[in-house]
Amino acid sequence: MPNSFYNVKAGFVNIFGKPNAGKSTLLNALIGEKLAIVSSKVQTTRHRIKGFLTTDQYQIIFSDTPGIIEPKYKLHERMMGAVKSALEDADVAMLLVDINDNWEECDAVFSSLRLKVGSIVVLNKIDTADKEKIEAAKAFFSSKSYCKKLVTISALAQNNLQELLDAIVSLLPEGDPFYAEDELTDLSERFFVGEIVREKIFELFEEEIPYQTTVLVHEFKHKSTLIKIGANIIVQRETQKSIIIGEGGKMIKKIGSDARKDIEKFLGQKVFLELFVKVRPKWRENDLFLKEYGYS
Ligand SMILES: Nc1nc2c(ncn2[C@@H]2O[C@H](COP(=O)(O)OP(=O)(O)OP(=O)(O)O)[C@@H](O)[C@H]2O)c(=O)[nH]1
Repeated sequence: MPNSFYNVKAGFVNIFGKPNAGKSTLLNALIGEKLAIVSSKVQTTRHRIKGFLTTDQYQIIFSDTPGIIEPKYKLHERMMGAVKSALEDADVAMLLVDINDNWEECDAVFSSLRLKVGSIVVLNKIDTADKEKIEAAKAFFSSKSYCKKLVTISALAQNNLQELLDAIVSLLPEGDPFYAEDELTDLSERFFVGEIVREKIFELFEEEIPYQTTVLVHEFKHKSTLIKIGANIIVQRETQKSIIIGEGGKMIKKIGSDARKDIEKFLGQKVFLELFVKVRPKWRENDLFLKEYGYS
């Protein structure tokens, strides 16, 4: 872990917006050369980490949200549930709107999320709108309950980005940075490995199981020809443990082999992956467990 920080604020910022709202353009503009692109390969269900922005005062970890919003369809609570939980795993939600898009539709989506985390409405592409339109959009969104802050930007023309960063930092919690300044540490590799295993659980099981589960990588050893990884899948109840293991160990084998393939791709090395399932009743409500599992 870095030790040169005397700051600091650090946290996860989730970017949420319809396709084409300008998410990629914005990230590139915000992070520029300072970006440590982590991996586009890691497409985990809760966080898809896109990059870090680290200064001596803060570390922002940008990720985006799974699930495409298609406001033409009626929004199902359950579908939005996954998006909501992803957003609420973050410290700050950035709700990106193309100013030329349909504001009512965007509002319907944002409102349905009933976010509890601080959110910033970011009106993008203001280079394509006149003053009246920008003012009207500001008036429209700033009165909404999810809108803690509102910033108007042009990601393409790189306008008002400092203002946006200031708004983000003002909502970030204080805390030590999660990642080293310059490179990925073993620790973050562990983090991603855990996320990959978690992703497989999301893919293979019904809704309740993934939300009751976390993954803790307890061993990460470089051997001569491979990396030996041991991870615990933590569940809350014995019944969940049997579901994860499956008949004759079928499911846990599947999680293991799917995860191993992705981990090998991510690390670029052969991996020996050993998975265990542990029951920790109410781990989600237990501070010590949460801390141990990296949710402190
Ligand atoms: N005029 C203008 N165009 C922008 C701005 N930001 C993004 N764009 C354009 O909008 C289009 C979509 O931008 P992306 O950054 O790819 O959008 P995205 O949200 O990442 O899209 P998906 O990857 O489909 O989710 C591109 O053609 C961008 O050049 C802006 O501030 N002004």
